[in-house]
Amino acid sequence: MIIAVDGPAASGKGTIAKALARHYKLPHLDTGLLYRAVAATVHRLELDPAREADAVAACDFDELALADPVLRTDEIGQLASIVSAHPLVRASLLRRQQRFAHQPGGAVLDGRDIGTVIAPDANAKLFVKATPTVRARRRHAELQAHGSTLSFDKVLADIRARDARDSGRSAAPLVQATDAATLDTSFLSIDEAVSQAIALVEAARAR
Ligand SMILES: Nc1ncnc2c1ncn2[C@@H]1O[C@H](COP(=O)(O)OP(=O)(O)O)[C@@H](O)[C@H]1O
Ligand SMILES: Nc1ccn([C@@H]2O[C@H](COP(=O)(O)OP(=O)(O)O)[C@@H](O)[C@H]2O)c(=O)n1
Repeated sequence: MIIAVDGPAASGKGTIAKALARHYKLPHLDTGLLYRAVAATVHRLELDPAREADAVAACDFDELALADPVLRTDEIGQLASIVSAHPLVRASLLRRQQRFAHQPGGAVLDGRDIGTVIAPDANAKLFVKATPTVRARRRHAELQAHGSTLSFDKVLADIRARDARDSGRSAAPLVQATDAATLDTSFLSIDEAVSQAIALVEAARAR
């Protein structure tokens, strides 16, 4: 079974995707990490994230880079949404994600374009959302726990900027697949969100 979980920054999609992977005993891929690794490589090599050729050169990142905590920073998140808009960057990461999705037994993937581009054939598709303020509150708390001193207002502004870039780009924009179920986590605890996600997957499987 392939489960596609898409949604904007800090909507809770990663938390839900991990919990679904545990529940259904499936492997999980956080596809945002791939774009974050490209961004971190661009940053380290002092390349220009807005230049497609520079960003493509950074797609050949070291696998070990995926475990680097720097990938989780706000700055790398912003850079990730710049490099991810280049069609050739997306093309370079496409096959790896499609192979992961279509491995025997299935998989859970979370990102922006899983249900629309990576695995349009997914057995269950969730589109996870929450209000920008709720998402910024969650991300701010998460960043603070990792030692960041960024203000709430800056985190909210960055989330809005990333939403606009991710939804406005022409290559695989963040858009809900027509056959994806919506899960608004704004007023749900993590446990409630996970229970509802499992119920939505069961409903999709039964169709
Ligand atoms: N329903 C929820 N209620 C409260 N906090 C949540 C909820 N879902 C996720 N979180 C917290 O919000 C932060 C961002 O969640 P995450 O799943 O990483 O979002 P995303 O993958 O969409 O960026 C994490 O610290 C996570 O623990
Ligand atoms: N499938 C994906 C996943 C991430 N991304 C890009 O990578 C950035 C970082 O993604 P992420 O999932 O790690 O970000 P969060 O939602 O965790 O904040 C996003 O803002 C998108 O620009 C994408 O374009 N397609």
